[in-house]
Amino acid sequence: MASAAAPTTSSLSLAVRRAASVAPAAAPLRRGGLAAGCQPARSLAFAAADQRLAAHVASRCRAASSSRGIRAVATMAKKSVGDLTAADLEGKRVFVRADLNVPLDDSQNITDDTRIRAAIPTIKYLISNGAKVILSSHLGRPKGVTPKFSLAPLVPRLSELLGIEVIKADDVVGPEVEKLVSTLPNGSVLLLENVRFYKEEEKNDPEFAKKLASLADLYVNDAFGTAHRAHASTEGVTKFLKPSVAGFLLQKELDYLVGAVSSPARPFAAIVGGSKVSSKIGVIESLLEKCDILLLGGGMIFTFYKAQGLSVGASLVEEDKLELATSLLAKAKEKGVSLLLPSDVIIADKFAPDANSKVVPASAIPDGWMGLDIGPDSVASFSSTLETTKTVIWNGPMGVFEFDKFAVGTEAIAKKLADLSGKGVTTIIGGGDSVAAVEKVGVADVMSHISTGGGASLELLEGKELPGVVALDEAVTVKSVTV
Ligand SMILES: Nc1ncnc2c1ncn2[C@@H]1O[C@H](COP(=O)(O)OP(=O)(O)O)[C@@H](O)[C@H]1O
Ligand SMILES: O=C(OP(=O)(O)O)[C@H](O)COP(=O)(O)O
Repeated sequence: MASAAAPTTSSLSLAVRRAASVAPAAAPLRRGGLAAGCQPARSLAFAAADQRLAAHVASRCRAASSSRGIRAVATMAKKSVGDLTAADLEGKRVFVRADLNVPLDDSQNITDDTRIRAAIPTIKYLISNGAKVILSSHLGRPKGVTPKFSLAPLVPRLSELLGIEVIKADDVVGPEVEKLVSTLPNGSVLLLENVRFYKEEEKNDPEFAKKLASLADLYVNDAFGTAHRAHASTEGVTKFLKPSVAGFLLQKELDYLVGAVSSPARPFAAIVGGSKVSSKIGVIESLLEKCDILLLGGGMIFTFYKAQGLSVGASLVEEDKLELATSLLAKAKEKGVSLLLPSDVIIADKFAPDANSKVVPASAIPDGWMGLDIGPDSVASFSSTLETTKTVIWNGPMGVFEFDKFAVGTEAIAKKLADLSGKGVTTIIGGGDSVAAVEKVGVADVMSHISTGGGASLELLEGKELPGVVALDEAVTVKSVTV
């Protein structure tokens, strides 16, 4: 989803304000009904030896959960930075891979600092425990050393948020970097240059990974947005650094996108939109195994309509996916999932912001017109269906929300989820354009979780394992607990 140049605003997840402000180890109860750092699955994946911690976690979860109690089955339980104490960290060099891939304007100003803020809790935890942080990230997709992709513009904001002066290296590895590392005081941060300036990074070159590892004593991966990449700084380096643990942001993303989705408070609804059914097949198939209700919107609905014999005018259709659409409808039925397609749509006479538009039933799209948004009846029926839920996950806009005229359905769904979040429903926004929509409406702060990774969250929702997560050390876990 990221562009070949600097990432676009819409390609980024735009708000994890609470991730930046809440220390997971001491998180308060959340409005969404679950305690932060206390979601099903991951949070009960505590060290079996530490029964006091187990009791503490269980009591927090009990206090925060519904009367159903929590059934927790530990999955993807990875050792966390929170498992490391001052005794483990004092004076230690810690290689922290973050995803600081933020959008910059032409004057190199940061236009959205969400990903920087999201990385702060882990770095603060490390420096407050006396560690020397060696911070690494990529920015954009440079081919070799490219000044406009330097991490230098990030230093002032990082320093401001951390409350210390971040030191910047002009390289990623090599003698100059080694010298800087050797003089780092405890509790300081050294930001390495863009790790993708070396082609060895994306090739996951073992020698390069070894060089990165040689800078540090242990490894923390907090780069959720890049965890689906098997690169030297996300995967290769773990072969040479022990322990290799998850940062707080990575852990929080897994808590929601794996934990809350695998063990949701029910009814559990998924809303899937976006342009094409082909790019969401994996996600739809995977969610059909887990959810009770599936609401579909966006450009993909026209392939479903056509598969049902309706005429769709000039709407976006993937002719080669008609059978697939039919089989997905059959699968929903077989699984007892209530699948809802919009009953009406907003159609346009051209694909343009100033197109003529009108609302028609989904079964009455005239020739030459294209559906670019869901209609008001659909918004009303989706909203009343969502009222019945306890967990909602959303991936993909309901229409061409980049054009104001066709942003109404997407914005209405964003507002509905904000409203539900305020009523205790767990609301999870799975990255990509749906995050941009939620930001646009100004309701990002009230959602239970907004993912910082578009591609990574999609892969997780498809049920795939992320190489950057798989490579981390396992926590000693309990298999299941009922509290
Ligand atoms: N009815 C539609 N016709 C054409 N494009 C659409 C329609 N509805 C939504 N889209 C487009 O889908 C794109 C987002 O799709 P996608 O990348 O799959 O979502 P996400 O980024 O959330 O994963 C947006 O650019 C939006 O304009
Ligand atoms: O912006 C990112 O991904 P996203 O656009 O899928 O959210 C990440 O920083 C990963 O970048 P990449 O897709 O160039 O590996």
